[in-house]
Order: sequence, then structure tokens, then C-alpha cells
Amino acid sequence: MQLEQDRRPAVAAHSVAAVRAAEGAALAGLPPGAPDALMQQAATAVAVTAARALREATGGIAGRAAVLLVGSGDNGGDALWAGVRLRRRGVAVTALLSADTAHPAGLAAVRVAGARVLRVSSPPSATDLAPLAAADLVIDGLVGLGGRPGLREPATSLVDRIPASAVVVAVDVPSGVDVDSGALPGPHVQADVTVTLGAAKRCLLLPPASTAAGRVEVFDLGFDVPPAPLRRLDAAGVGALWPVPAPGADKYRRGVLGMVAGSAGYPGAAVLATSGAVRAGVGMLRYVGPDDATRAVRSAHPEVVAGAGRVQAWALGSGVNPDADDDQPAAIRSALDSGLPCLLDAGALEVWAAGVHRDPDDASDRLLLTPHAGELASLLGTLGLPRERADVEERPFEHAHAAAELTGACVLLKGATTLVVTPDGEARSQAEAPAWLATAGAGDVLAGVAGALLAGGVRPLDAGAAAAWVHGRAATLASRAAGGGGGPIAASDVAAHVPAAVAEALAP
Ligand SMILES: NC(=O)C1=CN([C@@H]2O[C@H](COP(=O)(O)OP(=O)(O)OC[C@H]3O[C@@H](n4cnc5c(N)ncnc54)[C@H](OP(=O)(O)O)[C@@H]3O)[C@@H](O)[C@H]2O)[C@H](O)CC1
Ligand SMILES: [K+]
Repeated sequence: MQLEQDRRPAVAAHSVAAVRAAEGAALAGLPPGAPDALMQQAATAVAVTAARALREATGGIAGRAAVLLVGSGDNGGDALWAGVRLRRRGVAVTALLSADTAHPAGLAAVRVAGARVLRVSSPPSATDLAPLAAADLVIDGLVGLGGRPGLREPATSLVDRIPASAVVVAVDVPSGVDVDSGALPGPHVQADVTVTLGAAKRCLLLPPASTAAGRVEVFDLGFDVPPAPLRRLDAAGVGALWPVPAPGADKYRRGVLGMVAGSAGYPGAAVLATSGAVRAGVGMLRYVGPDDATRAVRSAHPEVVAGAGRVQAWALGSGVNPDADDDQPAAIRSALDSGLPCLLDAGALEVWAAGVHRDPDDASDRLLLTPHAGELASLLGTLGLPRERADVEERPFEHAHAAAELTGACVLLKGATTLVVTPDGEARSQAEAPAWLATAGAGDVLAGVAGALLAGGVRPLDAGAAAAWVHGRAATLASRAAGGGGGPIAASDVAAHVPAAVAEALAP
């Protein structure tokens, strides 16, 4: 069951240790009995969200069937107390206990409230599993902060039998995920909504675990967690970073971008990358490429100036074939030698990784690498860390961070969720794009948008994250322009909607 997902809120995501420390500090200052008050608040948040989701999915609340999946810890306690509140609203509640113990006060309260309670055997019997088949709503309280990655029986079987028709609300995190790394090492809950308590956890922003969380709602429990290095920008965050021309600005002061893109085989990549930069509002764009590609670029964008010249940053490599018999690799090397901020995409990653143009001490503030998973695996291999594409997809953050550490550059790893990671672990996770954006040429447009930001003086981490947001939002707008609930898009449609996406970010 998929609930409508709209733009998610701005989120900072924290490690288990950071949340535990903040929670401990907050509890130490509270009077006796207050820890229970935190659980009561958490349970109210879960119940309110679950009731709303139930109404959205089934048209009502009273008389619907809810199943609580209850583990041995406080995550299960939250679920039991949420069940108490749902009983009060007329929901038929069954608690399936997956361990020998369950939160004692929560268990007593849910019984008093009139819920059915079943202690599930391992492996579960048909009777144990029967309530799941009839569930309209499943609340996942198997494990939270205290969960080890993966699940063991009988939790595994319970998760396996959650019906596709039920709306699934996870308490704090979807059970089974690796909370800090975002990996999915085994069976796990696939939630429609995750109500995360006190502060968001890293797995809620890091793929692939983030895809198991559904819509994320962060519920404030009133304690302070220190600023986290992993964040997701929202519209306001992008707007605050976007370079807006001052009154009286001229094209040179706004930032000139140089672009080495396209080849005889891929002239379209040059057109799309230049489209991204022009639509993102670069002051001026100088394009360097073979004659055919130059003609195609100038016919699509008469405002683009052909040939190298003075620039503030370079976007390099989209549609470049390092093995082609053209001048593009030499142009890329020359741009890298300038010491200016450079975005390295596609062919430029190969030119750079193969050569003398790697200087980890110099890279951090000026280089933005934009590989997809396959390109990142190749890059890591060149850097002495052989990896397959599947390895990168299983643990994308870890691999993007490894590449950043090895090169000293900021790494933007393209995907359904785009990660931007610096060598010191500062990171952004952007997931605004509709699935339609997985289309040829979309990456070229992204390179142009991010290059425009580098030329505007934005640092690589912010340029990558803001470009990913605008690119994803432009894709959503393009898809909606197709009509209905959103239709297919071409990369050129995405570029055409970049100005509207930027305008949304800049709206007060
Ligand atoms: N953040 C806050 O201020 C609040 C958080 N709340 C909720 O509390 C949980 C954390 O509760 P905790 O009791 O510390 O831990 P869990 O409930 O996540 O897990 C506890 C037990 O689960 C067992 N376990 C661990 N891994 C697995 C697994 N892979 N499969 C099955 N079972 C597993 C383990 O038991 P063992 O017997 O195996 O040792 C753990 O002991 C937090 O996430 C919030 O939901 C408060 O309610 C509000 C305040
Ligand atoms: K959970």
C-alpha cells in the first residue's frame, strides 16, 4: 500500500550514539517518571499518524483491524501504547509478541484496553500469522535504536507475512535495517510511513534503507541533538544557497562557466549539459567541443559562446569519450590545470583518475565528482579499491565516502537518492526526483546545473546538493506538466523546468 508522497521536510539525520547521548542527557535532567512521559508522547505520535494513514487507506478508523508487531524493547513499548490509543478510537487491535518479554506496562495497558495478545512461537504457527492476513494497519515495533541489522525468527516470518494491502507504520525506523549505515543486510519491514522519535536516524536518509522507510515524520521529543553532518536540503535550504544576481550585476561578476562536453558520438550530451547550465542562470557559458557538437549547442542555445576563455569554474566530461580521436581529453586536462573549481562527470572521471591530475591535498574545495554507481565502482578500482557496481548499490554512502577520502574531492553519487559526500563525512541526501527521471541524458542536465552553481561561487557540497534538489524538482514539474498524476519525461523537459524549480526554491 503506497500513500501519497509529497515533498519531505528538511531533515538532519543522526547516529544511534548521538541520539542515545542526547536522550540520556535529557532524561538525567528530568524528574522520576518522566521517561515514561517520553514513551507516552512517542506513542501518541505513532497513533495519530497511524489513524490518519488508516483513514487515508480505508476511508475510516473505527472497526478497522490493526496488528502490532512487538519486540522485547522500548520500540515494542511504543507500539503497545500506540495500540492502547487506537483501541480508544474503536480499532480492533491484535498484539503479536515476537519475544519472550515485552514492555510490561505497555502490555498490561493494551490488554486492559481490550486488545488481543498472542505470543508468537518460533517459527510462527498458522494461528500466530492469521491476524496479519486480515490487517488493515500494521504497526512495526519489532526493533528500533537497539536493533541489530537483519531480523531473526519469528520476526522474519512476521515481516514476510505483512499483506501488501495493509498500511504499514514503522516506529522510529523500519525494523531490520542497519540504522547507522543505511544498509539492508537481510529481511526488513517495508513501511509506508516511519514516525521517527526525537530526531531522524541516518538510515532514514541513506539508501537503500531509506527506501524502506516510506514517508518520514520526525517527532520532536524536546531534547537537543548536536548538528549532524548528514542532512537533506529542502526548498528553503536550496533557496538560501542559490546565487541570486545583485542589482546591477553583470554577466562576468555572476560567474562564467567553461564546459568541455560532448563528442562526435554524443553531441546531444553537450546540448543537454549546456541546457542545464543556461537554465540554472549562469552568467555566461563558454563551450568547448568538436565542431558538430558546437553547431548543435549554438543552434539550441544561441547565448552560448564557443571556445575557451576566462571562466570561474569548469564542468567537464559529459558525453566525452576519452578514447575518441578528438581534443576533449586535452581540454579537460588543461581545465584541471587551471586550479579553478571543476565538476568531473562521465569521461572526465576517467581522464582525471588515469592521470597526473590527482592531488588529494588540493581537491577538497574545488572538485566535484559526479559518478553513477557503475562509474564510482570503476573509479574505486582505479584508486586501488576494486568494487562491483552491486557493492556500491548495497552501501552507497560508504563507497562515496571512500572515494572522497581517497581523492580529497567531493563526490556526488547519482541515483534515485543522490548522495553528496565530502572527505570529512559531511553529506547531503536528496530524494526529490520521480522515478521517471531515470532517463538518458538526465545526468548531463545535472552536470550543467551543478556547474552553474560552482561558477557562481557555491562550494562543491552545496552546489551538488542544491543542483540535485533543483534537478529532481524540475523533473517532478515536467512530469506533472505531462498531465494526470505525472507522466514520462525527456531530459530536455527537465532542463526546461529548471527555472520554475529554482523559482520555487527562491519563493519566500
Ligand atoms: N529516543 C527516545 O528518546 C525514545 C525512544 N523510545 C523508543 O525506544 C527505542 C529503543 O528501545 P530499546 O529498548 O533501547 O531497543 P529496541 O526496542 O530497539 O530493541 C531492543 C531489543 O530488540 C532485540 N533485538 C535486537 N536486534 C534484533 C534483531 N535483529 N532481531 C530481533 N530482535 C532483536 C534485542 O533483544 P535481545 O534479546 O536480542 O538482546 C534488544 O534488547 C527507540 O527506537 C524508540 O522506539 C521511547 O519509547 C521514547 C523515547
Ligand atoms: K521499528
